[in-house]
Amino acid sequence: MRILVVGAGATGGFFGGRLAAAGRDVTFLVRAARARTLHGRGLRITGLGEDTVVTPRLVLAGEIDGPYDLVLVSVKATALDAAIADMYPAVGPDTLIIPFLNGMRHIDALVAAFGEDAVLGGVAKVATSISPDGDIVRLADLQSLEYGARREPAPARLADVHKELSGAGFPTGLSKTINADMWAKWAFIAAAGAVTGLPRGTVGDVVAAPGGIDFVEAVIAECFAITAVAGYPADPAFARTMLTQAGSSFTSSLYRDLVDGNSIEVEAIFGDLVERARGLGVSVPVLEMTTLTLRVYQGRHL
Ligand SMILES: NC(=O)C1=CN([C@@H]2O[C@H](COP(=O)(O)OP(=O)(O)OC[C@H]3O[C@@H](n4cnc5c(N)ncnc54)[C@H](OP(=O)(O)O)[C@@H]3O)[C@@H](O)[C@H]2O)C=CC1
Ligand SMILES: CC(C)(CO)C(=O)C(=O)O
Repeated sequence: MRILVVGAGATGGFFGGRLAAAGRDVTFLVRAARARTLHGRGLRITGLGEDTVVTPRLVLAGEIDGPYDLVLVSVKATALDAAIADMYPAVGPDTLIIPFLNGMRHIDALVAAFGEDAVLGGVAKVATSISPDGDIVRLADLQSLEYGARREPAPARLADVHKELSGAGFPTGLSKTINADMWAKWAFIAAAGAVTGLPRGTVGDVVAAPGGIDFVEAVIAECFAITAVAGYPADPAFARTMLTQAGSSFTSSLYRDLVDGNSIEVEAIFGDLVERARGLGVSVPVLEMTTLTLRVYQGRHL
């Protein structure tokens, strides 16, 4: 099965690297600067005692030689439109697409470009970042990929995709509830992003501050109220455990991007959530404030 990974960053490099190391037929669609780094150092996964290096097969936009069987989309939301244009020749009538992006809005963009049947749902559970050298660094012992049809009937070739992705060094799951899984992750990511991103601290810092726990509870209540009213009720227990632990050093990737001065996915994670809340009549004052604050940051850092 020919697999194209669009983007060889923190998530695409990690899962694509695992698949390539396990002998799958993987090609990465990259841009010129990333290609230079990967040609020079190889694709390297480090952290938590690991040091895996693979020599990746790379392709640049304009060099794609025809459709792939499976396309894994691992760019940030802000880069999605350009990536869709670049990956266009890789998608044929039988291609399936699994996106790793957080949020839900990317689904609409992919469906508009490639059609309902091509686009599966996907949830990437991993905590990785890119080091200054360009290596993929694991930050936590988290590595799993879930995917599934967003509507019935599921494409027949999904079973082959599941077989191809499984047994490559990370747990996989063929989900029958992928829309709900994606919404649940969105609620968690937004809550984690707001809890650590608005006060700019670790969970431990936030809950130690007077009013901190009340703030966390308000964020969780708003995020999970939206998913429930949208038709995908999710259990906030995990979010509560992760985001209220005294002394916890947990932060979200959004927080890490903020403190590093990087671009953030404010519209995909927060803008879209607040817009949906308004449409559904759910009051989310803390998320509104978070969105405004992060939009000001993003406006300054673009
Ligand atoms: N990091 C994490 O732990 C997790 C992230 N996610 C989600 O996954 C998504 C991807 O995030 P992440 O992997 O961290 O992001 P990264 O920024 O680390 O990686 C994205 C990669 O996409 C590349 N890229 C962008 N546009 C194109 C293009 N047109 N063609 C080829 N390559 C392109 C970038 O390359 P270049 O070097 O050229 O800019 C970059 O290497 C986000 O939505 C994020 O929220 C989900 C779970 C965990
Ligand atoms: C919470 C985590 C690490 C889970 O995948 C994540 O996706 C993020 O922080 O953006």
